[in-house]
Amino acid sequence: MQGEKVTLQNIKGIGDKISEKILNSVGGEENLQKIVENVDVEKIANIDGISQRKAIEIMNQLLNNPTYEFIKSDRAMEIYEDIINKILAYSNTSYSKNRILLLSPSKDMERIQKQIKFVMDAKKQVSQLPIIKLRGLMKNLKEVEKPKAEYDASKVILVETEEDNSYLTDLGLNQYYPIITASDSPLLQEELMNYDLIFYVYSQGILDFEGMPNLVMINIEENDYEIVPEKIINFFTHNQNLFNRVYEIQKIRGQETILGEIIPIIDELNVIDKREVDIEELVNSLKKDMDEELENAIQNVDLEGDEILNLLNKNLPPKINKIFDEIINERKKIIREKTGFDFDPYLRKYPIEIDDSEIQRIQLEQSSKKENDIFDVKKSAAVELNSIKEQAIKEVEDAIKFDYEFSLGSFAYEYDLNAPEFGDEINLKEALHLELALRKDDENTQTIDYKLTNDENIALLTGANSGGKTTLLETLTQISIMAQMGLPVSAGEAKIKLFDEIYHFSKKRSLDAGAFESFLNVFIPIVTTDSEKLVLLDELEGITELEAAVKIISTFIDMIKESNSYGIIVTHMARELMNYTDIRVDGIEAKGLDENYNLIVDRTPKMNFLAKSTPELILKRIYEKSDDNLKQVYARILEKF
Ligand SMILES: Nc1ncnc2c1ncn2[C@@H]1O[C@H](COP(=O)(O)OP(=O)(O)OP(=O)(O)O)[C@@H](O)[C@H]1O
Repeated sequence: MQGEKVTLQNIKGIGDKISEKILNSVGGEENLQKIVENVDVEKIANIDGISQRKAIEIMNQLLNNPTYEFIKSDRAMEIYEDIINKILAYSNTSYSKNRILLLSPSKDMERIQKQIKFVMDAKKQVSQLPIIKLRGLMKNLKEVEKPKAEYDASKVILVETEEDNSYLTDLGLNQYYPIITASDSPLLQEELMNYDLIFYVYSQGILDFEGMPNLVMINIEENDYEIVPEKIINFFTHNQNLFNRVYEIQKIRGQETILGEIIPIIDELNVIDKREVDIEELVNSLKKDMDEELENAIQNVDLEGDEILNLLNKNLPPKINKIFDEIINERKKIIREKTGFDFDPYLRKYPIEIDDSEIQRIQLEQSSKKENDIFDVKKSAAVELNSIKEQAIKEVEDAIKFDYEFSLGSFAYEYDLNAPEFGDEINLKEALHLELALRKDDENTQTIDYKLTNDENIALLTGANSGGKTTLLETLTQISIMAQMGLPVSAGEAKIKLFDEIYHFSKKRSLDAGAFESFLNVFIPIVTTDSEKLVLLDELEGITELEAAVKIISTFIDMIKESNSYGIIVTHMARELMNYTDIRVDGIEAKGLDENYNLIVDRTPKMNFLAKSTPELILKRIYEKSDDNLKQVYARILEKF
């Protein structure tokens, strides 16, 4: 389905006006190509004046998908859209939303069976997963984002030639730091002093940086992410939440994942700044006890005459020097351990003084070393991250794609759907309307068995008001549409016949004023073509006076009987119809009201059984629940039954 080339011809197929509108809105053919590759129905539906249904139709055309006009009436279309919406409620990503929107019925057995297997496998998989937790992680999962480069003007990249400069610029590294070419700049030294840090990206290594502040040397032959590690590190920190989520998802799904490696690498980056010791403070704090130690040690020294003479010439006698050495060396050792630098900041005086220029020299050295350390950590992080980048992006894509499976699997699992079989009859066991399927365990919910065969391909459905006739009819439509969409269905067992067309007419929709003529215009052509149809009629007698309705519908019944089509007609005029045609009559019978005035009813129709409408039961129920005034009226009505 993906990767199809969009041709103007495809677009033209949907009409000049609309194709022009679409091309204008999306900004040309190339963008449209992308939209089609991503099956992005939502994008097309967002265009002003294009409905979702139209967008789906357009997308199917653009994809060269065979369009199959299975659904032939408004009510059937509503039921189809209701199915789609129920599945969409389980979708977490635009990707799966778009794919669900394109689920459509077909008569292609191979395609149907393949899709049913896919959904049943997904259902099984979902049944073993912590659904709620996974749904939380999957919600609004989006693809990785490319962060904008963050420009840091406090640091600079220094190169030797104009050529090197344009090479790095082509790599996009000028988006991170200013780049200066040494040969271009007569006042180079001065200019460089403006920056905290110089990345000297060398090709010859000819520049001298004596007396320069912080410098990091990088070979220009390194990869771009080794020269500016931020390039790849920022990508990972920017998408870190996403990667963390996908990592959790992968673990829950039992998938191999490399995403666990990201966190320790990023953590390592977060601690590098905090390692530094304040040299000046350390040197000062160590000095505190030195004077006292010196005093105590020197008090115990006996000096000879020539030693005292030397002292007068400001030369310390070896005995005293030794004391200084001991005391200072002890501190130098501590400093070396704490900072990694070997130096002597103490002047041999009493009280001991600190050599500020030495401190400054070391501080510079320390800062440069720190920058180099940070750079090394970043660089090795970048190398590691680069080696997993492709896989990390792929894992995110996989998780997004998994949502299609996850949505369909969750839908099938929560509605407890089962794979149908296909054959030459309709035979449902333990079927349930989707609206009732989530309340399966409710004591009032009853599953239904029902059957139509080659020999009895049409039946009347009669029976109690509120007995469940409309519900059964809609259940059949749902199951039929879902099976042809390649979905498992809401029934314990289901045998389904594949039809070319499905019609569902309901009183609720077809009964507007003046509907009779327009109804005939839709209804009668049904029997003029050879295609195999499933026709479901819900109490259509109201369209005109009773006798005329009986004549129309009985003629219709005879024609269906002679065809390969199937039909069910819910009616309260079965007795009248039976005078005109020979047809199986099924009935849902209400036996009475229980103590709470609920209908006692077996919702599975009895075959060959003309059930009464028993409106008196509903009247009795309302009578019992009404206040006194209304009660009197209902009592008078009931007397007449
Ligand atoms: N199998 C079932 N289990 C539980 N409740 C059901 C079942 N079938 C129908 N009902 C409930 O019974 C009520 C009446 O259903 P429905 O409208 O299908 O009856 P009907 O026979 O078409 O009624 P009427 O002849 O008055 O139009 C609805 O509230 C519906 O939810």
